[in-house]
Amino acid sequence: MGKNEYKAEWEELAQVKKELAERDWFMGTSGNLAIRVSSSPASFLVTASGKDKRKQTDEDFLLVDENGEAMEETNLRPSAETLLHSRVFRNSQAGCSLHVHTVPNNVVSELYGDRGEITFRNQELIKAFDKWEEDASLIIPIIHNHAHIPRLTEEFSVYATEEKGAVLIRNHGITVWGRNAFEAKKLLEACEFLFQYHISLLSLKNISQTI
Ligand SMILES: CSCCC(=O)C(=O)COP(=O)(O)O
Ligand SMILES: [Zn+2]
Repeated sequence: MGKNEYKAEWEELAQVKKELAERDWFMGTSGNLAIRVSSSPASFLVTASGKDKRKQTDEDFLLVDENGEAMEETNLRPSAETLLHSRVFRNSQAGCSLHVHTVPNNVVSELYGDRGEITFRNQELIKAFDKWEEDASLIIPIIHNHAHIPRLTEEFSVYATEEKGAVLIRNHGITVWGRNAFEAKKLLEACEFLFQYHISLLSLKNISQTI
């Protein structure tokens, strides 16, 4: 497959990468992004490993197959966490999968890590996940940060069954996916809003208890 055949997907992912970089969500070369190019068998573009994702270059992404193996001759290495994206594309119809490390997502993952999940309710932004009922809740699972990526992928894949979703990896980051790039970015932004709000509220409550 030539570069021209996935130009549209490349440009779409490059735009998402640029916008997430503007939010400063790629600290210390962290984070990786993927967008589907084909279905059955799945292939997708994924960020090259170890790069500063705030920079935009012609070598930002490479095409990989559903096992995360490069499909073209390249010196680039696929993201170390490619298998997670691969599982999203194999298990569901999702079109885009995004992974970022932020201070709020790490703090929430540590605060609720022992419970294995965090629940949000009475929050307008859970509607981003199609939670429209007044008493609806959004549960985001939190998994252990296994250093062994196949093991991490196994634990992660239990939750990667629907075409959209989010999983926190404890003291590591979050992976969010959706039907397309627009939806995946929307869901990621909604999660980060909920995390920031939650931490701010907890901090203010703690301060107000001391005065
Ligand atoms: C310095 S970040 C550690 C690796 C990681 O968690 C990450 O998200 C970036 O890894 P990649 O191989 O995709 O660059
Ligand atoms: Zn990571």
